Amino acid sequence: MARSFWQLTVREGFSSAHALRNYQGKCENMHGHNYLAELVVEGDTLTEDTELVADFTVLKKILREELQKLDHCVLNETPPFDKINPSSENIARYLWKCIEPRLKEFPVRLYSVSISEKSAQTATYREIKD
Ligand SMILES: Nc1nc2c(c(=O)[nH]1)N=C([C@H](O)[C@H](O)COP(=O)(O)OP(=O)(O)OP(=O)(O)O)CN2
Ligand SMILES: [Zn+2]
Repeated sequence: MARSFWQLTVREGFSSAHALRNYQGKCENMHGHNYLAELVVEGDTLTEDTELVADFTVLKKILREELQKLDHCVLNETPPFDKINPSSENIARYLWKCIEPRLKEFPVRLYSVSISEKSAQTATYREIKD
């Protein structure tokens, strides 16, 4: 039987400086990006009253609160990126780890977290539960 569900996507920007360690090329120098973070959640039930899977406003608030910790920061000096490289891959995984526990009170599962340095390049992180 087919499974039916909704996917909700919220997006929020943030601006940070970073330098990629151990990278041979211009990205080893400090530079900045106007990043776009994208959160995708899935849910298969609608609330009785508002008929929403989850409120976009609430999802955006969670995303925004986590991004505030990175916004207008030098990522290389901001934990955990003082220890791990501030690549889009690592930023996406970091945000997943921050956001997934915060979604436990909502009837949704986290599907993906993506980070775009610009529209041409995006890293997406997912965890697939067995
Ligand atoms: N897989 C990844 N690759 C790269 C990442 C990353 O996070 N994950 N990051 C970078 C740098 O952040 C770099 O700033 C990106 O470079 P960009 O501005 O895109 O410059 P390019 O020369 O690659 O592209 P242009 O569009 O020609 O300027 C690098 N790679
Ligand atoms: Zn960069």
